[in-house]
Amino acid sequence: MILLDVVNLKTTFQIDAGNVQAVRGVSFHVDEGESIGIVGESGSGKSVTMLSVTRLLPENAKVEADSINFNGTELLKQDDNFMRKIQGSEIGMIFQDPMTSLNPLFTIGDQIMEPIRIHQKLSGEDAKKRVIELLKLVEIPDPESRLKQYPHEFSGGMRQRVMIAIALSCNPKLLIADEPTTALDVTVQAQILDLMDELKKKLNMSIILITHNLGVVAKICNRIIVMYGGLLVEEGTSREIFYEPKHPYTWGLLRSIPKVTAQKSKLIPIPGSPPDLLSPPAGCPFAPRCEYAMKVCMKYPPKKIGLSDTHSVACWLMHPKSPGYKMEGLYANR
Ligand SMILES: Nc1ncnc2c1ncn2[C@@H]1O[C@H](COP(=O)(O)OP(=O)(O)OP(=O)(O)O)[C@@H](O)[C@H]1O
Repeated sequence: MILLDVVNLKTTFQIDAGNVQAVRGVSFHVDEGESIGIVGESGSGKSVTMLSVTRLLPENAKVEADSINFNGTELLKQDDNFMRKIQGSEIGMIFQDPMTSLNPLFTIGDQIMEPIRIHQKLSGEDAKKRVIELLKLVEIPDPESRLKQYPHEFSGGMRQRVMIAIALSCNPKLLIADEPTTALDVTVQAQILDLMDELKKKLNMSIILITHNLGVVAKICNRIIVMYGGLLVEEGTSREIFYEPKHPYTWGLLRSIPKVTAQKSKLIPIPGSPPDLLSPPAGCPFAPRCEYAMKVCMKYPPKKIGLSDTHSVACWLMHPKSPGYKMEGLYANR
């Protein structure tokens, strides 16, 4: 069963210099109980895609789509009140920096209790019981005394566990996690990903994990969407993306997975810089950085080519009339 179905999403931002075409016709779906990863460098449109779905963008944003269907409801037809109701109830969200999302002046318990009071109408002892249950769910030891503490008394990893508890407080069907482990060190990153993987199985919810690091999605995602320049350039099961990647940009991302020994997970950049989304190139947005680019790549945008039921790529190299390419090494499988 499909939980979220997004068809032809286009998001632009009006700024003084013109229109930033942040998302340029993106379609994807998420099944119930499935976890997908949205991967790409900074500025590729990952966050804006999901903020468009949840309607959490600033006033200068314009969102168009053929359909954004969530759990059988067409979200494009819903008003802001409806959207506020599902944000934090049916759709839970966690972001990169738990310190800025938590209020330093309130205890952890109060902050977890707030959405429970608003959305589930629980109060007093029942709400407190639910907070303790949630802290246990995210494996925070000694929850009875921890709920009286303030955010600064928690480590980075523990704060992210609190954010997950808040996101899960109303039993969401979908959890959107935007770079949830980027601010954490490698060991804590792995613990948070393990926790998310366990919770996904336990609660049978869907997860959308947004990250610049393909290594992070490997752990918990069944399917991966690769974005570049506001477009979806490749999509496939994790197996297809890791073992049979077809887009030169995906190869670049795979090569730049940070080593496990690194202290902080930083992307080793692919040479060149992303396109200017105020005036995106006419052809493939990756062509100027692509060592396999042909003339056609500069002129015309590549169409999506299906390679299996689950795998598709938008790259001229995969066109039946393409001369193909010779590649040595890890991804030389064509
Ligand atoms: N409020 C805004 N006004 C103008 N442009 C914006 C705004 N928010 C985002 N953008 C632009 O939209 C594009 C896509 O941004 P987005 O945040 O989705 O990228 P991302 O892939 O999630 O990268 P990051 O990991 O850095 O957030 C970028 O070019 C960004 O500059």
